[in-house]
Amino acid sequence: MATAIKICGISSPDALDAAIAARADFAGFVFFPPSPRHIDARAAAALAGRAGAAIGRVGLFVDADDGTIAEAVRAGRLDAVQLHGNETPQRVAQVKERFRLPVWKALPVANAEDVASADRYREIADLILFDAKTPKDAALPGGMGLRFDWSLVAPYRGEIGWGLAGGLSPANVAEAISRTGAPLVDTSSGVESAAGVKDSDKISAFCKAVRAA
Ligand SMILES: O=C(O)c1ccccc1N[C@@H]1O[C@H](COP(=O)(O)O)[C@@H](O)[C@H]1O
Repeated sequence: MATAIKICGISSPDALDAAIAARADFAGFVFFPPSPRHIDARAAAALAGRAGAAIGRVGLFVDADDGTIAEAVRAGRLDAVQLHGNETPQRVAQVKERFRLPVWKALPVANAEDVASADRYREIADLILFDAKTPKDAALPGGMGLRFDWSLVAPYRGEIGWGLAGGLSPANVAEAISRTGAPLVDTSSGVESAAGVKDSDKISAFCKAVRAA
């Protein structure tokens, strides 16, 4: 089966057009003010209108309240919600129930126990996104171009769909797929020319590398 592709942190029409042209499956919209990729509801609405049905839209949140998620879901016409903070299984279940959308739970990975913790979200989350654990004092809990030891997820046989994130780039994504068998790959900083500035050529190269893998 083809590996699904998510390009996260889309904040401009050019980046959105590049992701669509490269036939990415999902565009990620970041609703987390400390991120250089953060967009507000107005920008999300404009991007959603431009995207139409050409690409799926995933909203990224970090320990957000219902009001923040509700506004983004409406404005960005989101197809899925990605929870990238410390959301418990109970909070994931609440978000799923309230918004009736697929929920992707990001889990920070530094060791085998972190991967095993995906089991806590069984029958709750729709997809587990394994991402690198950022340092305690990091400005963001993701989107920092950090990768983790991919051999940790290679044995993952969970019942939930899953994806791989963290430091993926056009140069390493083929190896990441061949070493992990990830059904979905997600990148943000690996397809940028500067923090928060997407590079259309890198988006295109990333999607080509995934399809060639
Ligand atoms: O992209 C961000 O700014 C961001 C902010 C807060 C949490 C997660 C964020 N991004 C997600 O992090 C992973 C890995 O990103 P990268 O490829 O290493 O830059 C990815 O899922 C992004 O969606």
